[in-house]
Amino acid sequence: MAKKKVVVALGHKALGTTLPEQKSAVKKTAAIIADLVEAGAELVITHSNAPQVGMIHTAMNEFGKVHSDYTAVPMSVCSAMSQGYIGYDIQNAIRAELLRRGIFKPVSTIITQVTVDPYDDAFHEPVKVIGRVLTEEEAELEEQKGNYVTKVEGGYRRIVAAPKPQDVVEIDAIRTLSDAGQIVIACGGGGIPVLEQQASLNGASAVIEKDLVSGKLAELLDAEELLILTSVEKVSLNYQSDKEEKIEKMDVETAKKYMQENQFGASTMLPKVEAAVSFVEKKAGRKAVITSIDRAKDGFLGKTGTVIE
Ligand SMILES: Nc1ncnc2c1ncn2[C@@H]1O[C@H](COP(=O)(O)OP(=O)(O)O)[C@@H](O)[C@H]1O
Ligand SMILES: NC(=O)OP(=O)(O)O
Repeated sequence: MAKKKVVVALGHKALGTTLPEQKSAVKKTAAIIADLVEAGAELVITHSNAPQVGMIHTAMNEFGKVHSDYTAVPMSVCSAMSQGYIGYDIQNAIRAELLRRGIFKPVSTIITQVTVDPYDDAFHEPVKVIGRVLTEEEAELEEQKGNYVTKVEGGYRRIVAAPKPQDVVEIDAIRTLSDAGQIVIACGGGGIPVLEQQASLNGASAVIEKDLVSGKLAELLDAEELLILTSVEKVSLNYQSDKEEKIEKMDVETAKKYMQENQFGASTMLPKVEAAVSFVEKKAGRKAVITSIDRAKDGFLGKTGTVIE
């Protein structure tokens, strides 16, 4: 069977939010990942973290108020924590599922840092929603602490800066493991955003879009495919209107035109299409597919999803 290097981006549906939800969601996800492995995909996996990183940040910093010997925990450290515990659950679930199917393939998580530009305009305009939905009173308390919030359906959510990913610091380790035929989970939650200052990498107070880093990672690994697994089977035009139309396929020019027409949700579908375009336009023959996690194997086999080529 021909092997194909694929970067798979897992969205919220693949993970759930709370720990019990995550335990059960990743079991299902692991079966989907194992199907892809059996279908010939050499996988590097990225994943979401927005609800989790918000939860960790709140928990760590509220705890600090109760116990004076606990110090404040910055967002970059919370990103690292989210990579650790989400990766831990995903890697163990995949390992168990592969063993059940008689497949012996190492799976590991790499704590990954991603450089960002200190002058990125995103630092002046936080847009990335994190954490859970807050009541008005909770939102006011967050603002009093110096945090930013935005109105969302059902209440408010915290927002932080989402600078563009520039480079993946641990790329050589990821490539080495992947080239050796191992499954790698990397750049979780968009990667830990870091500023390169002389010899040091200093954590930035931000959360990177995981879809954008997935495109960057696929590019750096020279993958053949970027498979973005979300909650809809296909990307739509005129989404949720009576003129809604599912897109089967788009070339780069068409995708760019739709982006200009604001066809895609700014912090939901747009980064997925942007990542797909940026990955495929850099080299002929590359393919990106956006589909639902439930249809992952069919998406990989070209039977469904929105294809960007
Ligand atoms: N044009 C569009 N076509 C399809 N879905 C869209 C579109 N615009 C916005 N969306 C929304 O994008 C969501 C997927 O984004 P998001 O929930 O952020 O993904 P994930 O967590 O899976 O990465 C879909 O569930 C859908 O509600
Ligand atoms: N970091 C990130 O993009 O997470 P979500 O996919 O959960 O928004």
